[in-house]
Amino acid sequence: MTPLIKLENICYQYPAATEPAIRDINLSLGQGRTGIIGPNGGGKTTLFHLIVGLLKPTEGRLLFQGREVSCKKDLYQLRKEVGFLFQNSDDQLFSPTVLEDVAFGPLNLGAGPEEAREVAQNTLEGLGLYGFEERITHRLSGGEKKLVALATILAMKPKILLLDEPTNNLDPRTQDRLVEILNGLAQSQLIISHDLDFLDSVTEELYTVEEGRINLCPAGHIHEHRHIHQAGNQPHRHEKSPLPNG
Ligand SMILES: Nc1ncnc2c1ncn2[C@@H]1O[C@H](COP(=O)(O)OP(=O)(O)OP(=O)(O)O)[C@@H](O)[C@H]1O
Repeated sequence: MTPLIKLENICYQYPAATEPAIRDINLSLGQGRTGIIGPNGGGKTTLFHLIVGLLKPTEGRLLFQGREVSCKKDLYQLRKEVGFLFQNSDDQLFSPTVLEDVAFGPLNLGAGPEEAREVAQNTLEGLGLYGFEERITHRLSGGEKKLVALATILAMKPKILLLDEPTNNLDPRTQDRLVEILNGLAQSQLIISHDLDFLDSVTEELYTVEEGRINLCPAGHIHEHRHIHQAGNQPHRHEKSPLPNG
């Protein structure tokens, strides 16, 4: 089956940099839920920006539904299907009220005002955000902003979600809610997080992105990461069903 998105030998070097940030990445996306971990500066966010076409690869090809993304029209088609949750919700929310923010995407995709309002309301309700419609976006708490930001992308009904550190600044209760929400979504998801417990509770496979390279994380390595990040916790779920070596 043709993957929704495919990265073929993708490399990227920032214009002023002396070293590439991404080195020869091959990856197929569009099924299941995948976690990405890696050290600061390893290239995770750069990889996301390449997947949504915010950055153009220096080498390699980005394919959407089997076709190379090469012009603005291709990019538009790709972005329609990819919901990108930014690390900082303030980069995502810009309308005065929650309803306007969540309705913005559907309106932009061609829905009429009534339809956009209905989609926005249903999406907010689906996330348990009852009575949020007229709340002032910039006055929401960090956790509320994160869920509303998620609503803005879900309202556009993307096929795949890219979530960059979605648990940043969430209290344990809101994080549990997010886990429940993500596990209940039909969309494929690619999630960057430093929190292995969180990734363990929502993803089926794990990759590391380090020095610009991506590798599937075999069970033993997951155990190592767990020791480094969270000494003393229970064994990782993936250890029960070892993954092939990446
Ligand atoms: N706009 C930029 N110009 C030049 N170099 C950049 C730019 N943005 C990122 N970099 C560099 O590219 C490399 C990868 O950065 P990136 O932000 O993708 O890492 P990351 O894995 O997301 O890190 P973190 O976990 O800290 O968010 C780093 O060395 C970083 O300094």
